[in-house]
Amino acid sequence: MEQIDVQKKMAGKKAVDYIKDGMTIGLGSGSTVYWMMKRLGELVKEGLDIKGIPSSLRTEGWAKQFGVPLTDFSNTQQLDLAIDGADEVDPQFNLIKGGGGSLVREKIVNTASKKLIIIIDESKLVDQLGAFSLPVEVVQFGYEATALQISKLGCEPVLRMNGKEPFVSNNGNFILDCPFRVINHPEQLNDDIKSVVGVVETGLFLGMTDLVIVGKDACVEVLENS
Ligand SMILES: O=C(CO)[C@H](O)[C@H](O)COP(=O)(O)O
Repeated sequence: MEQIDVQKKMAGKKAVDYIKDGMTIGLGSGSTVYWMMKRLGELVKEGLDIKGIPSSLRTEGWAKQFGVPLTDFSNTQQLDLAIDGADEVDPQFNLIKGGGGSLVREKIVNTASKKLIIIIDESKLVDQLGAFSLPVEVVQFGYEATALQISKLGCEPVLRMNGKEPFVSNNGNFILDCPFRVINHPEQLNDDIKSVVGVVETGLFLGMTDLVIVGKDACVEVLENS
């Protein structure tokens, strides 16, 4: 296993320490979340009584594979805890997410949760957001015009592809990857992008993270947002 995967596994497995009997859990997306799901499945088999709401079809598949019971928003609108990955985390605990294309469902799930824990390998810690191209989910119709409007905010959006076809999110939308390179004012940028017609959601997750678990080579570091 590569070192980065060891770090993801360490962070993912540590996160389940925060899950308690009776909780409803937001289940994030991505390869780090995979390890959390695997460990959670083991604990459920040992008797842990929880339910989860997945933020992607892929995570839903892992839940079924590992025996993690699921529920949905028709049964509960507030979650006790959400555990999710990230593509960048800055010192203020602001995030870029959406590398896997699940940002809309992730933002709905994470916003509905009382607490959000982010699990990452240490490469995700950055001084400033923006080196990772910001994913923006847009409706398919007129996406070229939407991209032009976003470009006026200081980047050249790139339509995410899946082989020769555009990547389509679990919500049936396209993703524009927006290389801003340096994001100096994340709140302002988020507001500006969201005001563009055709934009569904941005991958900026601001002011919602309570705890970050960083997988390192031989340990995990837990960073608390005080
Ligand atoms: O936002 C996400 C998916 O939309 C993921 O959480 C993010 O891309 C991190 O993924 P990984 O744990 O595989 O590095």
